[in-house]
Amino acid sequence: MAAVNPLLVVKDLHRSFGGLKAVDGIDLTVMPGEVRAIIGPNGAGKSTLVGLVCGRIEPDSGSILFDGRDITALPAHRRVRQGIAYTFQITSIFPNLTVFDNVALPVQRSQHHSVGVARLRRGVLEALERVGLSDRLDQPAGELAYGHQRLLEVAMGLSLKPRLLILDEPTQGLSDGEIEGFVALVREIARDATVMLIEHNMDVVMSLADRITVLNFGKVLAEGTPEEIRANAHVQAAYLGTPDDE
Ligand SMILES: Nc1ncnc2c1ncn2[C@@H]1O[C@H](COP(=O)(O)OP(=O)(O)OP(=O)(O)O)[C@@H](O)[C@H]1O
Repeated sequence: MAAVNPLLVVKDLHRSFGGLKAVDGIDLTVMPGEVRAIIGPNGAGKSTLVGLVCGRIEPDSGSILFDGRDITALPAHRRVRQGIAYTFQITSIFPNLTVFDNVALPVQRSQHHSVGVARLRRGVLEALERVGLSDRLDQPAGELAYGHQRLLEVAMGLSLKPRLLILDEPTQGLSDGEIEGFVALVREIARDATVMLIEHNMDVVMSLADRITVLNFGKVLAEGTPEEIRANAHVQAAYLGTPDDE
């Protein structure tokens, strides 16, 4: 059997803000098809790490390989073309544009050449169908309920047909019912994409992740399966707390 190559390799990555080492020598390998959760206390460096991976933040040193190719110096829009899509922690929709146009925009932006109208429409509809918003095409995005706005963001990412979809705190502000639907959606997405998930909701992490990377003070504190992470005493001390803690 042929060996499977990693989709993403991060090597000894560093990034400081002033004197603060937000990412302090992180190594990370993500295999294709994996759902990788990135967890850790507030300020641990999770958002900085994914910002470095998608190219919104420049590293001080270290390297990032995507599908075997060194992308460390590649600007963010070129990484999108390579297949890295990122949905923001903070809502990034355009409230005055329709649901359809919100998804059409990133597709158009990501292309070298203009996309044919029929193909564009097909791609947008497909992404909106996957998240369950295809009955709201003409509605201004700002009129959607909050949970639907978050789904719209996922559709914006999906429309780019990413090989790596990075979701930064996607369930923040969602109701329990919406979270359940979201978990099912990520499972469906993970059938043909690799997912990196920054998430504070431990139930979501434990039920979705194949592997979990725990960050603390800009370093990898632990990495393993949900079972391994749950059982890890260092992780419990730094982050998880006792099972009944709220
Ligand atoms: N642009 C910036 N300028 C200055 N400091 C920053 C900047 N971005 C991040 N930091 C600092 O770097 C550290 C890591 O931040 P980061 O947002 O990566 O953590 P996080 O693990 O994502 O936290 P949270 O769970 O709160 O989102 C924090 O101390 C943060 O204040």
